[in-house]
Amino acid sequence: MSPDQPAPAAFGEARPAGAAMWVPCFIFAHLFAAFWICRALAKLAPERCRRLTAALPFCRGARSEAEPAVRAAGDLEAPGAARPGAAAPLLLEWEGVGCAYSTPAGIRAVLQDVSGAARPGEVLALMGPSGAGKSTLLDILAGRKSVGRLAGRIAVNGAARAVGGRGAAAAAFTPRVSYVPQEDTFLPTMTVGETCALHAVLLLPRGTPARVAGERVEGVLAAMGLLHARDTLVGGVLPGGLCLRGLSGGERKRVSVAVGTLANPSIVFLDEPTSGLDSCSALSVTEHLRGRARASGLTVIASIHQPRAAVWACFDACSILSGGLLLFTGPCEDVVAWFESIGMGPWRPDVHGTSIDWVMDLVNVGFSGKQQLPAGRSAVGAPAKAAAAGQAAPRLDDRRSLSLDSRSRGHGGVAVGVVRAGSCTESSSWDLEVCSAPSSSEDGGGSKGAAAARAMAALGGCRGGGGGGKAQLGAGWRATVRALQWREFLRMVRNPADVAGRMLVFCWLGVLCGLVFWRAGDDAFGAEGVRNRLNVLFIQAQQYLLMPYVYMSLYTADKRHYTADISARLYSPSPYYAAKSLAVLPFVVANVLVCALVSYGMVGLRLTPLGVAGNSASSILLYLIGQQVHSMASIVMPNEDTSFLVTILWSALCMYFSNFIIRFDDMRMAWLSNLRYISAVNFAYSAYIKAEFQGATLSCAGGLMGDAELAALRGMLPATPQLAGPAAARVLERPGGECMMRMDAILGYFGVLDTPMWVYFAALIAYLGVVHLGTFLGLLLLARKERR
Ligand SMILES: Nc1ncnc2c1ncn2[C@@H]1O[C@H](COP(=O)(O)OP(=O)(O)OP(=O)(O)O)[C@@H](O)[C@H]1O
Repeated sequence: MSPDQPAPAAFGEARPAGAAMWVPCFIFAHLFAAFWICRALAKLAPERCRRLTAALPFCRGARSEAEPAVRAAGDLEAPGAARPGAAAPLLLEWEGVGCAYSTPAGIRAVLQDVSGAARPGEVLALMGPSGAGKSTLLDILAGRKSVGRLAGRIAVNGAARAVGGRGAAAAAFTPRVSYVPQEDTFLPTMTVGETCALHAVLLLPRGTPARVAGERVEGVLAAMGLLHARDTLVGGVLPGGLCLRGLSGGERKRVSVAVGTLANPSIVFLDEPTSGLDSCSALSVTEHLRGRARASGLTVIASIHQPRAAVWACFDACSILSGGLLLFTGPCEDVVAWFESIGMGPWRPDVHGTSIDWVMDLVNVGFSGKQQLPAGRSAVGAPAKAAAAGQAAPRLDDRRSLSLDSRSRGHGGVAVGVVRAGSCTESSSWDLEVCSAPSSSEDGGGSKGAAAARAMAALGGCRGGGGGGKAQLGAGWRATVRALQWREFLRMVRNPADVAGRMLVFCWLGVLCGLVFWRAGDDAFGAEGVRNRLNVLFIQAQQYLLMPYVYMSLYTADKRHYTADISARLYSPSPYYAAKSLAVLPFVVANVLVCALVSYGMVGLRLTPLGVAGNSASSILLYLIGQQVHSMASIVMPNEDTSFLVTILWSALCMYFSNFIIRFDDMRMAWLSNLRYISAVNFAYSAYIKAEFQGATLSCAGGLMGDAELAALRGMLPATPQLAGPAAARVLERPGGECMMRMDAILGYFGVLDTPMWVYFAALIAYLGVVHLGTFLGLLLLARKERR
């Protein structure tokens, strides 16, 4: 531009110096980040925080953080609310239970013809070498197994329950039991007290007063010797890789058991509750379980590897498995005699160690019942395939074998009634009978509601209701949403990289963009300024499209938590989804607004309410879409790698069909332009340029190009008559004092002039809705498919 050119007129409407609005946004972002870093430090490293920031009022100690979680339990308080009472005893029996998987090599049976029983007040051990099928059996008994081909019969207090854990009887059974997985999925950023308080909200009968819930939490923590750790963070590795110091392995396991027994279940299933524990912790856990069993009639079923003598003494009965076959089931004191009776003995304590060490050594080295059965005993009870493979289950003698028959008999104070076979059909491809989908027949016919009522009656009412109470289990929908929102909130704010780091990253991306395109909105830049404004808007769109990639590991971690919680029936998908979406929304809006406004102000884009609002709203919607697509991909796809593949493909399509790289009119293959409808960037970019250019004018009195640019253009397009003559020079260099260029021409060029702005917002909102729907359906599918 020549120095003698007049100063450019204002671009469109007024462009006051208020474009410096990026400064307060910048300051806000840093104060926001500092605040949350201090909050996180106050919890993660209270001592250090106290020393460093004693003067700051918001940097309180660790204790204060626990209060809201306890208050969440207060939401349950209601007049006449049910108090969690003693659990009604449950007798669980199973017969002929089997499980097989389809593998590339064919059908593989991992559990065959297993029978047994667990009585109220009894502690039962499921034992066997690795891969014996202990966890599989535990899952089937707990009603969590939905994958694989399942067979057999299960009875709860004499009433049949589907093996696959579906149907009315199973639905009534599930709330009465709890399952403690081998590996917990507690949030590292929550304290022990908060973790228990959250589970109390989710598990205790609806309407349980806060005081009672609090007492229950205190009770289980005291029972597990964890009162001292109430305000300690659970700890562990955060999704970003940050390692948070917290509980020891043993304490963590004890928290699992505390949570598992919190709601006073009738049966508690534990998958290897002692693995990873030192011998003292292992003993205290098993002693606690035995104490609970004796005191309240709790049935305990635990898979366990090789317990030491003191731990072994806590068990009343055991089932020993090997290669999916049952070797023994019965009282612990009979196990040695039985193995000796089949010629495996004698057991010599001085040589073999404890009785259970001897038995497990026998089993671990590859027990082959068929070869070692004494003469006169035959191997029965195992399918022909297993027998042919050289494995066989020895016959259980009459005393030990389970009799699920029509004779009612007293059994641990609970009447054992009739067991019906359920809806089983012969499988042509497998030699175990395979149970079909649940039907009312399993509950004796009749309507679903009646079946549920019968099932509940057989189970003696609700968990914690003392049998026959009418309290509904778990929190209501809204209370669940609030509790889960609180968990999400803690997850974010106690991870400085998550909340403060994100804010800073967004802010500095805005600054970077602003520095690169500094004052590009000034009219002084003429046509070049227009081009830069188009560029900055496109870059902005790409940025919001790509930013969610950094959170893929977070989405994958969320999926793991969700799968575990859904398996434990802690909540249903809808409150989880609502809580998750609502909890992150304020932070997302704040982050995107900071980024958008900082770059907006620094670049000097159009400073009108409509321009700012249009740009900000499009940015927020586009980011939410990008984030949701990533979340959906992580839920729907089997692993992180495939999630990346899908989202990269989506991002590429969004960019190519953004209407920026190539105009749809210019496409040689016109049909391809239909892909514009899957490009969220296309909608956002259209909204951006409309907000920036619609109705605006640009003064061209000083010329639209500098001499150098015009010369370059002439060089590139030598034969272009429009650039050759003095007229061109007049238009492009000295167009005249009154020259005003209407920016609507740009909208016309991109083909968005005639479409109202609201259409693009509606398209973005509809897009977001569709992706949300897809994510929710994915969560529903996940809840059905994976129960382990
Ligand atoms: N989805 C599956 N598909 C195919 N095989 C499976 C599947 N799930 C489990 N298995 C196999 O079933 C067998 C029993 O597994 P399970 O986890 O029940 O053993 P376990 O006795 O609990 O072992 P560990 O003590 O090591 O946990 C194993 O050989 C395992 O590989």
